[in-house]
Amino acid sequence: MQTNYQEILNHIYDIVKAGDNLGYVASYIPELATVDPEKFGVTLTTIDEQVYSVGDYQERFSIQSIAKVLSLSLAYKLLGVHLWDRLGVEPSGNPFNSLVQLEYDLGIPRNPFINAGAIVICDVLYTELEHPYEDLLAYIRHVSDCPNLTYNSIIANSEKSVGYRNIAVTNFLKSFGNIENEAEEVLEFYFHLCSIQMSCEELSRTFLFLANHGQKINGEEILNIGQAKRINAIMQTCGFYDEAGDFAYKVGLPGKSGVGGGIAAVLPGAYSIALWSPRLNEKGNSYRGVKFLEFFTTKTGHSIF
Ligand SMILES: NC(=O)CC[C@H](N)C(=O)O
Repeated sequence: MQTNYQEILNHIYDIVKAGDNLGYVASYIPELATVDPEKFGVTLTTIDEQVYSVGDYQERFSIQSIAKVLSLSLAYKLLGVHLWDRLGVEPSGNPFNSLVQLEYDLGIPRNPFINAGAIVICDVLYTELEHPYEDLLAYIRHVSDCPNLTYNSIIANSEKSVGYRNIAVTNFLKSFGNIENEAEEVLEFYFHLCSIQMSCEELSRTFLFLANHGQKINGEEILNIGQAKRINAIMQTCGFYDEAGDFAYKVGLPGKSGVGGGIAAVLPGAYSIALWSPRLNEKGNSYRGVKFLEFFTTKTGHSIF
């Protein structure tokens, strides 16, 4: 029997919206604090291209760390397994911007989704790409089928103006020899990566290749099947920082969150779902986003478990 996704989405949306909206909008990046905390949107896209949406799904928001999945995909495609000489694939069990573990691990970040790992990935791309900003953006536009995506320099500069921790992380990495380029240049590139904005509709479509074994819906290969499997595994174990276990327990989908309040998650072989609600729980993940997904996979039974 065909699942009536639209009906389920509407139903859960109403329940979650009627409930509490706890947590805080990320304010350590001043520009993110200006967002309306009541915004709430969801889009689910199936691999046979059925699209179901509810709420503020057409409004673009700052995808922040969700973009790290795309930078990782490109770096992995370029370097293959050699990428893992520079960073690991283990969950960190620490906050996304933690410095403490990096010292014990001698400058090798635990995984590509904590800030230290994502900054190393930016360093790799900065070395490998001929025109880093243009080439990364072209790649993201291609994967998303959104030719008008751009970096948002207001958000990037806002983050840069208070980016003390990321500056510390980058310099710390450099002191261990795990940053090849100038620390400032790599950071600037990282802030721009995090500044990209998409709507739930666009984000859901962008992540479809990870639900479709590495291929875009038109059959074009972004990653091969083994690489897509591995990116999904890293999303499953590391996509929600020190809440990854809890997210797996409640939701059971590989996914990635961002401090803009977005979440993108996939059920391989079935669908991609993107959500946006800016208030974050204490681990930095969207409060309503996690709640919605928990209800959704529980009600449909459609999770990887
Ligand atoms: N979790 C996130 O979305 C963090 C990304 C943000 N740009 C930062 O570095 O702090």
